[in-house]
Amino acid sequence: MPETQPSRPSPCSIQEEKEPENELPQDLGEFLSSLPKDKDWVLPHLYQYQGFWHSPKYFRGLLACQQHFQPLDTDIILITNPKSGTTWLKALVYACVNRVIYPPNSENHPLLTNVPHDLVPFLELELYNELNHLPDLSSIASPRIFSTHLPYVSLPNSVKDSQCKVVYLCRNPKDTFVSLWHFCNKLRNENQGTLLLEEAFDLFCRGVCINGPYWDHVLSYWKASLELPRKVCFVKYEELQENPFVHVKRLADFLGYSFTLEEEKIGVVDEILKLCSFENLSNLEVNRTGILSHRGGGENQAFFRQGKVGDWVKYLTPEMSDRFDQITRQKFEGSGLDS
Ligand SMILES: Nc1ncnc2c1ncn2[C@@H]1O[C@H](COP(=O)(O)OS(=O)(=O)O)[C@@H](OP(=O)(O)O)[C@H]1O
Repeated sequence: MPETQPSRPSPCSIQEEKEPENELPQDLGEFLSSLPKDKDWVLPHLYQYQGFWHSPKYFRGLLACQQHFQPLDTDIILITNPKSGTTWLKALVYACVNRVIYPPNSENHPLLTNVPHDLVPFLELELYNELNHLPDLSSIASPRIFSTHLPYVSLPNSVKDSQCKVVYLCRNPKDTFVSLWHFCNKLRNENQGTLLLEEAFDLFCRGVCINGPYWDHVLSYWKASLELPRKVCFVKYEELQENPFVHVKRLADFLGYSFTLEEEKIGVVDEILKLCSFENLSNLEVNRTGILSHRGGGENQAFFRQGKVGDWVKYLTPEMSDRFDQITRQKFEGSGLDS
C-alpha cells in the first residue's frame, strides 16, 4: 500500500458539481488521474486507492460513504470480495433477522419477489454512488442491513468505531476467480469480445481485479475477525455449503438473533436454508428475468450461475492451480488462514 495518498476530493464538492452524464466531475477526474491505474476486466481502467483496485464508476460512492455513512449500533454490514457468495449471504442474513415479520415459509416473503441485492443494498456501489445526492437512511427499519466490497483499509472509520456487526464471507480464490471471469465477460460489450481466461488469470494473480488484490482483501478481514471477534465474523463459502445448518446458526448467534430450540425443532433454520438455496433463488421468476433496481439495471440472473464448490477444475490448468496455491501459501503464511 502506498504510504502517502494523494489528497482526495471532497464528496460534497463532487455532489455540488454539475456534470454531463457519464462524465466525472473535474475534481474527481483530477483525483483519479493522480492514482496508479491498470487494465480493468470490463472498462478501460481500474484505479488503485489505499492499496486496492477500484472501478472509476464507483469512486464517488467510495469517497462519499467513507465520509458520510453513519452506522447505527444495530446495523449489520455484509462484506465480501466480489463473487464470493454475496447474494447468498444477503439472502441468509435478511431471512434470519427478519424471520418474525417474514417467516421463511410465508407466501409473501420479500425474497420471493426481490433479488437479495435489492433488499440489502451496497453502500459504495448504490446508496452513496448517486450523483448530487446523499441517501437518507434514517427511515430504514432496524436492523438495517448493508453490504460492501470495500477492503478493511477503506471501510468508513464510522463502521470501525461503531458497535455495528460485520460479517465477512470468503470464498476460495479459484472459484472466486472463475466466477468473476464469467461475470465480467457478461458485462463486456460485443466490441470488446471475450476477455481471455489467461489474461484475466494474469491480472488476478497480480491483484488487478475489482477490489483486488483478492488475498489482501481476505487477509485484512481475517485479521480483523481475530482482533475483534465480537465485531467481525469470518465465514467461508465452502463451509457454508458443507454444513449450512451449523454455520447459519453460528451467524445468527453472532448477530444476536439466535434461534430458539423450539425454532430449530419446528424447522425454521431448515426453512431459511431452503428459501435461500441456490436451487430455490435461481429458479424464482424475479431472479430469472428481473433486473436490478440500481447500477444500471443489470440482469438478476447474472448473480446465479452454478453455485458450486470446485467448479474451477473445468477451467484452470494444473499450472494455473499450482500458481494460485503458491500465491495463497505465500500470502496467508503464518496467518492461520488456510484457503
Ligand atoms: N443461493 C446461493 N447459494 C450458493 N451460491 C450462490 C447462491 N446465489 C448465488 N451464488 C453464487 O455466488 C456467486 C456470485 O457471487 P456474488 O453473489 O458474491 O456476486 S456479487 O459479488 O454480488 O456480484 C456465483 O458463483 P458461481 O456460480 O461460481 O459463478 C453464484 O452462482
